[in-house]
Amino acid sequence: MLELRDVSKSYATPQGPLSVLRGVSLQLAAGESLALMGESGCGKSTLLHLAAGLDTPDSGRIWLADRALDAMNEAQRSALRRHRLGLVFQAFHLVPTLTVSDNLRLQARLAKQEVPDWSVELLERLGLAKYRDHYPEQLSGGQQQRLAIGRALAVRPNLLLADEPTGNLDERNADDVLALLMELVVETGSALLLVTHSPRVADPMNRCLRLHHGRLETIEP
Ligand SMILES: Nc1ncnc2c1ncn2[C@@H]1O[C@H](COP(=O)(O)OP(=O)(O)OP(=O)(O)O)[C@@H](O)[C@H]1O
Repeated sequence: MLELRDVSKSYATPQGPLSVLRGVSLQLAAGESLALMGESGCGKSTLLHLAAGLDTPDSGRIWLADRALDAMNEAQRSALRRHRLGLVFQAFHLVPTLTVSDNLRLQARLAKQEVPDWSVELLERLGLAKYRDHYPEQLSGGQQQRLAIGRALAVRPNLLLADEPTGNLDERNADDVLALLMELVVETGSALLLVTHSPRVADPMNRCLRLHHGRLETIEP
């Protein structure tokens, strides 16, 4: 579903190039879940952005749903993201002028992949059915996070990329949201690459990797 082969990435900084990823290789199969850990600033978000085709590596190649990202133009990458990918970032990126229900359906509508029954079921499962006509600012942080997850899963993506999806929530809410996320990921058959600092969040994943000095290390359970 996702493959990174010998991927390197550095950023230009006033102090000179900052090497963040140094020959990273990674394979994620359909339906597999993977936690990506590592200390702050080690390059986890960089890896996620590269995997989504939102940024390009300096060297190495990336395949998403069997398509080489470097062989596509920006419009093709964007279409691939819309149809195949669910993205959940720390900032929820909800559209303030759309209702809960319309936010949830947004990506699916753009991708012309809307399954109305699934959208309704998702709203129920996320505990947001009674807020369907509310606006994001009327929701709590936990509810907004659920909505962001729902929007990403409404297209039934092949791959869900999640950057600290429970980072803004208290422990109880985080546990609830994570349990729901795992349940929905298993149900939709989506692969999951999840960035987290929390061993508790990483625990239910199939595999766990740590990014350290630009390279990936396996963390044994
Ligand atoms: N556009 C950029 N230009 C220059 N440096 C950058 C850029 N984006 C990220 N960096 C630097 O690259 C390194 C990796 O950043 P990244 O956001 O990938 O880390 P992270 O592991 O996700 O961190 P955190 O856990 O704190 O979110 C950091 O030192 C950061 O300052």
